[in-house]
Amino acid sequence: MTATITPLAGQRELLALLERWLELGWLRPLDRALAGFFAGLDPHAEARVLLAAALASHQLGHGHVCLDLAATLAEPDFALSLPPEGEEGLADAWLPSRLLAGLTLDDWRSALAASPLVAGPEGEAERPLVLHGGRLYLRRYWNYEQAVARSLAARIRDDRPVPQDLSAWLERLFPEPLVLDGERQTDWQKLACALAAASGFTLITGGPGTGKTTTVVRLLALLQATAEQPLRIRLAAPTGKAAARLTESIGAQVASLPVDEAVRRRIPTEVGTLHRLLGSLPDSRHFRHHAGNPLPLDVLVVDEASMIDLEMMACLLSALPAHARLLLLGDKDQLASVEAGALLGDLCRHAEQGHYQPERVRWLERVSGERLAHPALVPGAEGLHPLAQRILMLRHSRRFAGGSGIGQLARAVNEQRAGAARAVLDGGGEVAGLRLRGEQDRALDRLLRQGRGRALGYGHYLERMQATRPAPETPFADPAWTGWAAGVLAAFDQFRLLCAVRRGPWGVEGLNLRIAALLHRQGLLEADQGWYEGRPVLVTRNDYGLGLMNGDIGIALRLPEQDGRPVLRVAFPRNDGSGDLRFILPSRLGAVETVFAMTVHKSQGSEFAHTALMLPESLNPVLTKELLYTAITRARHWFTLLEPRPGVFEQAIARRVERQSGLLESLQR
Ligand SMILES: Nc1ncnc2c1ncn2[C@@H]1O[C@H](COP(=O)(O)OP(=O)(O)OP(=O)(O)O)[C@@H](O)[C@H]1O
Repeated sequence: MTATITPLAGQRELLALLERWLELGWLRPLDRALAGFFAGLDPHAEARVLLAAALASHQLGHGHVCLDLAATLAEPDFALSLPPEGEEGLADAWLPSRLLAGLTLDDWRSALAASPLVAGPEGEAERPLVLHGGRLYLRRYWNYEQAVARSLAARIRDDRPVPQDLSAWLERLFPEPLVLDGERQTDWQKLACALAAASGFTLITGGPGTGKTTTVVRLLALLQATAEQPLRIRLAAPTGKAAARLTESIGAQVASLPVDEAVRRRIPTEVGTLHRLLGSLPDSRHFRHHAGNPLPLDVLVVDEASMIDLEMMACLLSALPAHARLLLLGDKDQLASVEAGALLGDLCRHAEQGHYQPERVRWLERVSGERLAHPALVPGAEGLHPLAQRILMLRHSRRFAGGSGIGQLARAVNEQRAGAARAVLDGGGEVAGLRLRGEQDRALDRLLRQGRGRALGYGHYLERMQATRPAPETPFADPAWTGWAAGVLAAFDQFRLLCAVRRGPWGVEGLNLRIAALLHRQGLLEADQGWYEGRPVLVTRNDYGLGLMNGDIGIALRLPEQDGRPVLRVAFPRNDGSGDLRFILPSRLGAVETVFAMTVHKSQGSEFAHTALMLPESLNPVLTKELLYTAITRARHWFTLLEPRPGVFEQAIARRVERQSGLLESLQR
C-alpha cells in the first residue's frame, strides 16, 4: 500500500511518475509538460492537484473537455491511454488504479478547491484550472463550453415566423405519404422541415440514409421560395472528405426539387469545409471571421456535425450573425470528433424521446398533417426542455432498409444487443466475421489482398493502377493522366481496413507495415518503404500553404514531367466538390503517414464499398459501441469484422462513450 501512495506524496515523486507514464506511452508529452508548468506556477501545489491537471489535459486527447473526478476514481485505468494487451503485467505497479486507491472524491475535490491554481465557475479568471462540481477543466475549454452554452441558449429561444402557406409548401415538397412495408408511417422528414421552418436553430439527427440531406435541401427550397429577399445560404462540413460527399449528393437533390428554376438556382450545391468558411489564418487558432467580422450569410447548414469539436463550435457560433439560421445535420450515434467536445452527442442526449411540448406537438401535427407518434417518444411539459424543441430525429433509413445486413448489424450494435449482432455476423453475406488464428493467419492476407466474394481488397486499386495507366508517351498535359489518377483514387475507396487502436500488432502502425510488405511480396508494389508508386497517404496536419487538410488522402503515382520524365507525385482530390485533382511532390509533404489501415476516428465522414474493422486482442478505453457503429456505417455494401480474440466484440458493445462535459447542464440551467 505504501508504494501505491508514495507518488502522491510530493511534486517530485508525482512528476517522476508522470515521466514513467510518458515513457510507457500512457500519457502525452503535453500532459506531462502541463503538470510541470503548473508545478512551476505554484511550488506548493499538491501532487493530487497536479495529477488532476495532467489527467484533465490527457482527457482532451480522449475527446473529453474535462476530467470527471468521480468517473476517474470509479475506473482509474481508463483515464490513461493504456497499451494493447501484452505490456500490462510489466507495469502493474504504475497503474493509476493503484495510485488512486487511497483517494476519495471529497479529498480530491477539497484539495482542488483549495488550490490557487483552481478557480470556481464564476471567479478568478486568471487561474488556469476551473472546478465546477465534480468536473475539472483547463481554462480554455471551460471558456469554450461557456461561450457555446451562452450562444446556443440564445438560439434555441429564437422562434421564426412561418409562411402562411407552410402546409401547402410541405405538401408540395413531400407529396407522397410515407408507406413502409405496406403501412403508413410518420414522415419525420416532413416534420423536421416544419420544425426547422419555425426556428433559428435546428438540429436534424439520423443514421445513414435516413434522409437528412434530402430534408435540408427541401427546407432550403421552402426558405428561399418564401423569403422576401434572396437568402445568402452556405453549406459546410468539418472535413474536406465530408464536404465532397455532400456536394455530390446535394447536386442531384437540388436538380429534382419541385420548385421554380429561379428558386433552384438560389440553392448552393457547393459545400466547403468549416475552416474555409471561417477563413483559416496560417499558423493560428484564429479565423478571419469572428464576432467582430461576422459571416456574411443568412442560413448556414453544417453536415456531419458529430465531427465538430467544442473549439470549432465556439468559433463558428461567435462568427455567426444573430439573424442567421443555423441547421446542424449529423448522426448522434457516431463517435464524436477526435478533438475534445462531443457536441452533437451532448445536444441529442434526449433526441430519441423527443420531449416535445404539447403545444409544439399540436402545431407540428396541424401544419404537416403527420402524427407525431413513436413508441420511444416521451411527452414534454410546457416550458421545459427548450433544446428538445429544436431537435428532430429521422427514424427510417432508406439506404439500409429492412433486410440489409449492414443496417441490422448497425442497429443491433447501437442498441447494445450483442447476441443479435453476432447472429447477423454469423448469417454471412453482406456482413461477415473472420476469426483470426494468430498474427500470421493467411486468411487475413487473403482478405487484405482479394477481399471476399464481390467485396474487394487492396489488390483491386493496384491492379487498376497498372491496367489503366496511359501509355508512357502520353504528353504531360493530356487529361488521360488525371483521369487515370481519379480512377485509382476511386478504386482505393472500394476497400478500407479500419482499426480501433494505433499500436500493437492489431493497430494502424503495425498493420500498415504488414500490408505494404504483403503487397510488395506479391509483386503489387515496387517497394514497401519510403515513397513508392501506389503508396496511399493520409495528411495528419492542416497545411494551409498547400491547401491540404488533416484527413485528406492521396496516392503516390508516377506521372510525366513537362519534358516527359516520369516523377512520383501524390494525387489528392481537390475536396472542393469540383472533382478535380492536384498533384504534389512528396518532398513538399510534411505530416503524412501511410494509410492502408486507418483509425475509425479518422474514417469519419468517409464511406467505402467494403469496410473491414480490426479489433484488438483486449478491451481498451477506445472500444465502445459508438466506435463499432461508426465503423460499420462506413460500409456501403460489405462489412467484415476481424477478430483476433473472441469476446472482445461483445465486450465493446456493452461499453458506451461516457461523454464528460457540462454543456447540457449549462444549457438547462
Ligand atoms: N422523402 C424521400 N423520398 C424519396 N427518396 C428519398 C427521400 N428521402 C431520402 N431519399 C433517398 O434516400 C437516400 C438517402 O437520403 P439522404 O442522402 O438524404 O440521407 P442522409 O441521411 O443525408 O444520408 P447520409 O448518411 O449519406 O448522410 C437518397 O438516395 C435519397 O434520394
